Amino acid sequence: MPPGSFGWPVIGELPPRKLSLSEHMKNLSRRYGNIFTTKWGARTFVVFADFDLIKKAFQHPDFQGRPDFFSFKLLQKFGRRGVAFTDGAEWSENRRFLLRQLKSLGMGKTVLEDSIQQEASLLVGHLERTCLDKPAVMDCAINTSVVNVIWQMFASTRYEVGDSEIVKYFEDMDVLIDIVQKRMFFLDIFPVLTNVLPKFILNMFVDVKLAERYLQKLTRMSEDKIREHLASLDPGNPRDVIDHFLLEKPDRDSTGYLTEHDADQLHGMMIEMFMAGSETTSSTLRWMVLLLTIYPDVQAKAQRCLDEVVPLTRLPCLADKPQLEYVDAMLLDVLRLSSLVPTSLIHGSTSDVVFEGYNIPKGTCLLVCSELCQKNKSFWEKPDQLYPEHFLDENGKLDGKKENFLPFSIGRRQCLGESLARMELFLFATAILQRFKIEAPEGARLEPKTDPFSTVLNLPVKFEVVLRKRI
Ligand code: HEM
Repeated sequence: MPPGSFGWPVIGELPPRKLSLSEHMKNLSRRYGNIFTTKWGARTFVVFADFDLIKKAFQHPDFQGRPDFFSFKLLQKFGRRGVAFTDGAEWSENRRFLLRQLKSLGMGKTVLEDSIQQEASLLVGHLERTCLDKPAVMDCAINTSVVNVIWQMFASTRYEVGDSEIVKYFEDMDVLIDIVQKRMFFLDIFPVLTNVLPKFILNMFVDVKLAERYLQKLTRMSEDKIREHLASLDPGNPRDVIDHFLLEKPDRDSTGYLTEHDADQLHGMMIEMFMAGSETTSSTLRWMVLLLTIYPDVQAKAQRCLDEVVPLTRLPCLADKPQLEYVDAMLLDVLRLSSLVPTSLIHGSTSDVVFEGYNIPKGTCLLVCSELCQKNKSFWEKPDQLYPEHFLDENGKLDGKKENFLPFSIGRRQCLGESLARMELFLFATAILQRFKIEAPEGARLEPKTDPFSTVLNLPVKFEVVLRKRI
């Protein structure tokens, strides 16, 4: 296997306590090189810390599995459902279905633009009414607008900002993400604990029950939506992803509901879309708000660029994009600097593989250092700052296809919602920037901080800003 640190027999090493995962990986990579092994608990990880190696590894057909982590199994309700946490036949069938549906509903095309623009217009209207000239947290408004886009494609449903049902889902989701990415990681790397520890002890330390309760709640929500759709389905006029699924899977159980297998797949996809489709894009937008407050010069330049191209009488649209290269470059640099998914989602090897001269056994966890690449000092001019020029050539032209840039991962499991996320980021970000100047509250010093103990997502810590009306 690749060289590395194996720690103690049986227990391996413990995850770092004082360093973020990326910083820990950086230290190991200095010692062992760009491909190395590390052992946490009972799990062996092979880590790729170089862009070309990552590209090669994530294109390898036998590196497309997911490890049988407790958290992954929990998110699949201990079955095999959805896309993000499955592999094999379910993964490829569900991934193909979802991609086909999202594309036919306009992902990456202008058809979807109207719906996103409508949400962007409602968002800026709401911010104007509630957040002007005083310190305010924008999280709920941004989250709701982003969820509405994916939820309309999936279930023809949207929520008003502040709707008590959606607010409760967001609160539950925050807790769920916190449990999964911090405490539950111990069960992922010490799977034996789930068999030997009594359930009440597991619940004391890891809140497994709470996580299960939230997942059940999300499953009930998706079941309600599916039942409503079954009752109003018009085969000649499918409205959304749920309708298309119901038409493609005509088998029903004795109560008229989907068969258990089909229901599991659709519930899995809906819960993933609700989580992966909203938390990622809205957190990136929150990063943008935070970073532009910290870098007012970049904010002012992006606004000047917008004002030159887009009349103040209308919101920016995708057709403006080619002329808004600085704004586009700013958004790419936000994706780079925030490195929302710092080590991508962990892959697993599905057979014994010889890779770069090393033996990598079946069942090895494969981890890539996306954040290290995106902050590589020898590649980026100002790796720890917001600097849109990273993505502009000497003539000010956008160069978005950079090496060492992989916010949506790479290869066969590359983010399924990338084109949707890019459309949403552009339309929401430009709407906010056109309407508001974003400032730090008086006396507050905002910093680009994330919780160092997170293992999956670099979420920005909660912050307040003051919005001033520009037009
Ligand atoms: C800024 C926004 C987003 C970022 C940074 C992001 C990033 C990622 C990353 C790093 C992965 C892991 C890929 C891998 O395992 O190698 C991923 C997977 C995935 N993303 Fe996204 N994502 C974003 C938005 C979205 C949206 C809007 C959707 C929904 C439409 C979505 C759906 C998914 C799904 C279903 C997967 C699993 C793909 C698979 O396992 O085959 N993501 N995303």
